[in-house]
Amino acid sequence: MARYELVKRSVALITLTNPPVNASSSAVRHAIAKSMKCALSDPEVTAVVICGENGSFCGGADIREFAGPLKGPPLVPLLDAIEAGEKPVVAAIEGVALGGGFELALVCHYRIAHSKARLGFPEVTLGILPAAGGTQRLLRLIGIPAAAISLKLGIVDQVTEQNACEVAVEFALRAVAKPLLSRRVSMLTTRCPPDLDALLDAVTMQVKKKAPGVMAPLACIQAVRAAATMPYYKGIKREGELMATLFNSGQAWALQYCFFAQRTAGKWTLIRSAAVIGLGTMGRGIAVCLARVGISVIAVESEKKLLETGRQMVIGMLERDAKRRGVSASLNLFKFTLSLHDLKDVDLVIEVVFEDMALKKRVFQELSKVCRPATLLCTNTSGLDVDALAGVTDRPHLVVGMHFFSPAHVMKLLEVVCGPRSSSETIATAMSLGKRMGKVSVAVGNCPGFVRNRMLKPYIDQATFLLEEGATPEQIDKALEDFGFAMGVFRMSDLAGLDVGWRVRKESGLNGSDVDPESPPRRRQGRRYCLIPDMVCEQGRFGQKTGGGWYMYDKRGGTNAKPDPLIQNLLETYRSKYGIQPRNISNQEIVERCLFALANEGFGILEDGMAARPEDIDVIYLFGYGFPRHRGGPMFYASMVGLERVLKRLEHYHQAHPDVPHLKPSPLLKTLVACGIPPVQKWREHIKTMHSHL
Ligand SMILES: CCCCCCCCCCCCC/C=C/C(=O)SCCNC(=O)CCNC(=O)[C@H](O)C(C)(C)COP(=O)(O)OP(=O)(O)OC[C@H]1O[C@@H](n2cnc3c(N)ncnc32)[C@H](O)[C@@H]1OP(=O)(O)O
Repeated sequence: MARYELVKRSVALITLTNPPVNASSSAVRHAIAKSMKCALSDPEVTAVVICGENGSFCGGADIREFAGPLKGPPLVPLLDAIEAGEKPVVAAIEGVALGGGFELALVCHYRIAHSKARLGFPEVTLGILPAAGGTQRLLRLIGIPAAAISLKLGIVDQVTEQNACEVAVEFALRAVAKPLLSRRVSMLTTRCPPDLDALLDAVTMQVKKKAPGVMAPLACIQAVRAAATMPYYKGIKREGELMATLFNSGQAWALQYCFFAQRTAGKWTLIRSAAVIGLGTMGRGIAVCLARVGISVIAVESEKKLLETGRQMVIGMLERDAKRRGVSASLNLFKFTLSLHDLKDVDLVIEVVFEDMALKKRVFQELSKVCRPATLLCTNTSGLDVDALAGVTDRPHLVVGMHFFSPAHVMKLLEVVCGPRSSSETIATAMSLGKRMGKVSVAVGNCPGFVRNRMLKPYIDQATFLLEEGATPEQIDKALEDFGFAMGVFRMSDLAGLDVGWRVRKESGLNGSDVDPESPPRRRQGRRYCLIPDMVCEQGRFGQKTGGGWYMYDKRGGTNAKPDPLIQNLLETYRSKYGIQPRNISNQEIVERCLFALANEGFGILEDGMAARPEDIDVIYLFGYGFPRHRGGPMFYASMVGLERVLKRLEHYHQAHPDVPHLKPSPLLKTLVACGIPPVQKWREHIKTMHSHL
């Protein structure tokens, strides 16, 4: 876990060897302690260099070990001992020095970094804080204003383009004669601005606004205050106390779970190239995603005017994107055409035409004829049957869904929809392409709405039922925003646009002329149905883009949502028309009904084999709907609440609303409760139906 060798006859070189990122697991800490003891006691050794194998210094504490009992030498005394040692220690930093890895570098007396090295404290993203002296030492090294502005200032002693380890060894030889006292960062005094309190208060306000309810950043600010106002030995104690609070919190578990879930969900390897049909909003975004990673794109439209508009918009997007990233726009990667025949040589096609099955089938039939036999055919449908499209081609095994979310060049989520006939290679290629485009790709089964949109339905349904029963859009949104969502369900719907859902409901016979005139009020297809969303749309209110939806906005495209008396009126008229006596609804009921219905559908999806594991569903909601990360995702949240409680509450709500099938607890939820409530990672073992590809 660490190699010890003597180089240049007097420098002890300690190389961390824990691939892939040399995380400081208990074994690594043990090996460092042993190596340091050797180096300090060997009279031949005059200096020490610490580096990491395979171009990575150290990715921090081994996060996997946080879940079990803490073993091995604790990090704080180990690091304190390195700093206190009487021989100069130089950190040779290549790749990453993150978290505990950065803390290790900070206790070294000198730091040599490669110009591409990345140093930092990502612990807040894991719900904890740099608790091996990181908050105390970094502040002493660079001072509080610098910490607030940039972590770069004064952290390293030399930046090199060469092999950092070789440079560090030479540096160490020169450092032997120099005094060490001033190199011990914990002995320095933190440089503080005179208005420390005002600065920290302002940062606290910002943090509370940006990440309401999230504990770790606030704890970091408290640790910074300690570094500024206390001597090191007290500051480190405070840092430890703050860590103890965070370490076992649900938020830390959730965030660490998200870290691994995100990596598990993306485990695919094949990589190929691609091209796009349809230059509407989605098509343009997808084309930009492809070109950004160096893939040449043939962009197809059906009419000259549409092609020209699409071309100009894509070029504008590429130029803005390139400017933002400080690179040159990859315009030469594009070819714009009206003819599908130009696609005969491409590796992969993504169809992004209007959401109409007959039209899509025609396109897929045509593609079958013009593309070479090995070309993959992908559809960006947001809910149509991928297998029905595969069925009209000469290569159903090469057909797969690539469901991007709007705006496609911004949203991180990609659902890769596996039809029953999609081959593993096809799925792997789509997954790999997603990863290459920087997406978080999740393989899902071919069912209406796939995973994200299928789960969204019961969530939105509950919100609208709550409106019928007496709540207002702003009350429901506030409860969900207090829970942690950046936007409640109604503000989010206004942003996304209300017309698409309205059209889908019409097409499925839920409203409009296809509705059976004999059907009882507020019931459709044998279950409860809320008419309010249709009534809002009938008034031409489609959300932000029309200047009004569930809220009113100052103008078309405005984002400042204000409660609208017109909606209040509509609700009151509706309730009185259908004889509904409005009642006071608690925030607890709002959160439970919306989120337990969401998770319940997630259990249904797992049971149907439409997602491989609960982690996949959680990742879809983290990246595709802004589910608050510190809650871990809907499935993890359900496990944190306790499956038994979720089951009881769903039973309670289903009893009160027997005409809402989404509130009926899913059999999988019942099974998990009956078999002793295993942790999320083990749910998969209790699922009977597994999609062959997932
Ligand atoms: C009463 C209670 C008392 C409480 C007291 C508790 C005290 C105990 C703690 C003591 C103080 C500790 C303080 C220090 C804390 C930390 O250091 S926390 C960790 C901080 N580091 C990070 O957050 C870095 C996380 N990693 C990354 O950001 C990226 O992985 C990367 C390093 C930038 C590399 O990215 P990339 O090349 O894209 O590869 P990935 O796919 O992301 O990762 C590759 C595999 O490596 C695994 N991995 C990465 N980092 C870690 C890690 N730190 N620990 C464990 N595993 C890690 C990752 O999962 C991948 O694995 P596979 O999926 O299996 O391939």
